[in-house]
Amino acid sequence: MSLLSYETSQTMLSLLHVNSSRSQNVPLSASLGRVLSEDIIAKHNDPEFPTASMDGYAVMHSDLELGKIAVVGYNPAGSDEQRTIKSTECIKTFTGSMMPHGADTLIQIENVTLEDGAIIINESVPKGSSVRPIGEGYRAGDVLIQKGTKIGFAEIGVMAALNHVMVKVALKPRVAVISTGSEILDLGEHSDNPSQIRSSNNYTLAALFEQAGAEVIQLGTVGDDKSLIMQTFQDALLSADIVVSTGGVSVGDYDFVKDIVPRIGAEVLFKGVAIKPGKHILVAQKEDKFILSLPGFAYSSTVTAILYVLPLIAKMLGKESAYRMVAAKLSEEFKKRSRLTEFTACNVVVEDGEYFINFKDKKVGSSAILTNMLNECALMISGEDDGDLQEGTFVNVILIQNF
Ligand SMILES: Nc1nc2c(c(=O)[nH]1)N[C@H]1C(S)=C(S)[C@@H](COP(=O)(O)OP(=O)(O)OC[C@H]3O[C@@H](n4cnc5c(N)ncnc54)[C@H](O)[C@@H]3O)O[C@H]1N2
Ligand code: MOO
Repeated sequence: MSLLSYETSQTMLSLLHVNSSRSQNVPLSASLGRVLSEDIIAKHNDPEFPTASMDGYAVMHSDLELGKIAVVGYNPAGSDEQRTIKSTECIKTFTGSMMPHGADTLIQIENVTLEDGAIIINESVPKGSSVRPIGEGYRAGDVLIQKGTKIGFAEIGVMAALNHVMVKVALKPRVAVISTGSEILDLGEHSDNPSQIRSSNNYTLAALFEQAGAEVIQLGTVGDDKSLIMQTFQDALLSADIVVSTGGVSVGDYDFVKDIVPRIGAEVLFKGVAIKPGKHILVAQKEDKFILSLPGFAYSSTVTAILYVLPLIAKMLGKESAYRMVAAKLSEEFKKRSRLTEFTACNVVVEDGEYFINFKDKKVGSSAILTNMLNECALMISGEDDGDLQEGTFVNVILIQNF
């Protein structure tokens, strides 16, 4: 089996034409976790007028040295104060109120004593104190949130402040997930044979894809039955943009998936990449839909889903990248196990802004060990040409806690 290099496979993936222009309008309150399809641009300054940021008295700063200033009005938040204060006058003004015309400073209540309709200045404040200047937060025309951003709580708040009742977001790519294998049991299914194992792949992948912004079509488990697998793939292609299967891509007598994919009219773009785990991965295309058949092992299918499915989802959503990759320093020696590009589960620690990785409590073994991905896990990449790596070596690491 001739294997494509990891780099070539990623280049091929990045060159695939993917429809990234499908969008819909949703209410702001339903937009959490969706991906913006438009830039969010400030339509006004924040604030639009100088605004008090404390409760106190709006004054001309030069009057503070007088020691006593007459209170000529009352300006609660939300009122449209029209008066212009003159020297020797102040207006009681509250947090969030527009500053009255003529005033340049707010002296807070704690700094004065009220006496016979005037304030006595006990402690002065600098000019401009407790006044939010025009455009303190942003200026009209500023791009506040970029297209392709995943919407979180801060984005929701900023868009609410801009009165975005509806938000234009990318349509969620539809990803069908199928687990194949006669030995696997779906959740809750009765086990009558000790060789059966519980299917985790379809649940891991569904969660991963949902976290990445996709709508998942969960198709459960299918036994090693050629016609059933074929029918399931064909049905999945009717509604999904991406069909992801696990199992059945290796060289065993019951590994049917790799033979079925070309038979349903899909073009195999590549099969076999020099990576560990995941070397049997198959990527195919049928018209504008994609099929990714991943190896059955739990760790292999999860890693290959991150490396090959997430970039397609990200592209369909109009996101710039699928995941964050950072340079990190090895806190301990790393033993390279193969001549392939390896993706090794590691712990990531941030110290003084620098990333460090170690392998504490990570088990070395087959590609079945999904528990290695628990906790603050990241994926360390060691290249085809790398040998053992010494402590202190810089390596690339894919951060996988948040997609
Ligand atoms: N003679 C060779 N044997 C194998 C090779 C090889 O090159 N020559 N490659 C090995 C590698 S590497 C991998 S990876 C696996 C890939 O095999 P398949 O993709 O065909 O997967 P299966 O054989 O169906 O399953 C492998 C393993 O994973 C378990 N599994 C399957 N589905 C699930 C699921 N939904 N949830 C959890 N675990 C699952 C399955 O029980 C097997 O233990 O092939 C090696 N063999
Ligand atoms: O290539 Mo397999 O995915 O190592 O276990």
